[in-house]
Amino acid sequence: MAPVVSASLAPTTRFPSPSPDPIGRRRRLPSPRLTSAPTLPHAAPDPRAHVSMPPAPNIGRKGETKLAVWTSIQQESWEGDLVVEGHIPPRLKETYLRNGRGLWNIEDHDFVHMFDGYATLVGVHFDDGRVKAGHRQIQSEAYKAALKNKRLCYREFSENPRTENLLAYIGELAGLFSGSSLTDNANISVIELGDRRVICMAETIKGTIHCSHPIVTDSEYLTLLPDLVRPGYQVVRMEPGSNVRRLIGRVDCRGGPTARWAHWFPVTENYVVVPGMPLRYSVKNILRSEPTPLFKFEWHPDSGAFIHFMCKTSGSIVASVEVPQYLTFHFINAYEEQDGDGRVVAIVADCCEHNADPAILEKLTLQNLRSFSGVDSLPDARVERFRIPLDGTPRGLLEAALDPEHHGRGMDMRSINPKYMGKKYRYAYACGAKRPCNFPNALTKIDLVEKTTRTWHQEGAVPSEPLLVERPGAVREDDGVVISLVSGKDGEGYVLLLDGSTFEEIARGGLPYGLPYGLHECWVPRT
Ligand SMILES: CC(=O)/C=C/C=C(C)/C=C/C1=C(C)CCCC1(C)C
Ligand SMILES: CC(/C=C/C=O)=C\C=C\C=O
Ligand SMILES: [Fe+2]
Repeated sequence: MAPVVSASLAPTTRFPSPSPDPIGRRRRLPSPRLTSAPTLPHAAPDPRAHVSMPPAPNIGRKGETKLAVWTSIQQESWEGDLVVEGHIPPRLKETYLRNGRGLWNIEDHDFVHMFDGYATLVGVHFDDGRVKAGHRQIQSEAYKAALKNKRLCYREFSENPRTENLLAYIGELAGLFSGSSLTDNANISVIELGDRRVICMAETIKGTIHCSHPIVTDSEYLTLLPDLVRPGYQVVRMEPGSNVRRLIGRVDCRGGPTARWAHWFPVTENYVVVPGMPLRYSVKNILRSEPTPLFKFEWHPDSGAFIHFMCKTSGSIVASVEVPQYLTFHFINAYEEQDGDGRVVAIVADCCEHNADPAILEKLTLQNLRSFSGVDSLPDARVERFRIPLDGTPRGLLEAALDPEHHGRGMDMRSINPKYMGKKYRYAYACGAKRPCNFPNALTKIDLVEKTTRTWHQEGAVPSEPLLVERPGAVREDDGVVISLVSGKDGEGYVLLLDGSTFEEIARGGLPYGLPYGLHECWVPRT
């Protein structure tokens, strides 16, 4: 049996038990008591809308009314029925959840980066053509402490708590090494585990660092644990119903001082794909209190770029290949290619790639995102495909999977039909760009076989990561409904439903006000 993750990581071997989970065991959104659909102007919280919730302080900045997408949320929670235009498929049932940041300030103190900010969970419940929705702030210790003390109390993505004197600074540093000062603000992903627990996650967990995008199936949970001291990654597995992560194997991050950043990794049927980008954690930057251009990271192109493939069962590395420089937050999918005898001869892995330019991190500061004046400033991005033959080749290719002009040279926040994870697939859904823009502002359906796209765009609106929910009984990969939450240009917001095949709009459900940009989502079907 695989050993429990090494002793030095003992505290991380326990996965958070249901009680401290931000959401806890699977539960339905409480039934909204609102029966009338609110038709509120944006940013004018409806007092009727506070239902069955703990006291809901107004938390964001008052008067920030335009561009809901980069504006802190103004009330802690809301839920109610949505006014629907169009036709919601009656067989679309159950709940869409989306996590992300909703609060980008503490009183007058503004956060710096879109990766900062306290988590807001949004739920949209579909039932027989009707739509209910709600949002609430996740009650992390970091969020509660910030509200109580009116200042940042835990280490977040770009900022550390301010310290008054040397002693306090030393105490804070000790908190970094023990993990107690790392945030528990679970503001990135929301995932349903094989045992039906639903959890929200960030890059920190229980005082340690992990990959916030685990691969979850009914039979396992796989993730990466960076080792900043002995630069590398532990690949670990957790069984459904368990909180213990067991080591599968280890990948070394060669050629540099620390582990390389991996925000996402894909899997094939037999292999875990471990990325090795030149973007590395920087201990120096983690220790600094002021943000640096690349925040807690450094770009080390001289240390090369790699991609590694680890056998899921034995933990052995079957290939470790040098590739052209790349920078990706999100892989799209990966799969194996076989020869006529069924032998795996190559692995294909696709990602949203930012032209190997870490400048994208700086472009995602809130100040930059809030100051769009019509001048195009979004750095180019593309869908890049690694195709690595498993024949001992030391170098691999990385090529654009389709012409980036088809998606406006903007590309991130992707999803696929989950049934195709790790398998040969044809379609991806993502956020693309309609230029000029400073952030991906369109929804794009990508056909990787025809190398074409279909686009949804509405002037001034910013849609969040699209999610395909398959039609019950679907045979085709793209047969279903694509859901996205859109923040409109005048502060309004709505749940958007597109046909997964034609990419035509089929319905939208108006929210009482636009929500800030969210990140990742999941579909929690009836069991
Ligand atoms: C991509 C995204 O949404 C968020 C990324 C967040 C990261 C990489 C956060 C990292 C960290 C903290 C939140 C606390 C301090 C440690 C560190 C791992 C840098
Ligand atoms: C939204 C984004 C990049 C957009 C640029 O084109 C990156 C988000 C990463 C968080 O998970
Ligand atoms: Fe992400």
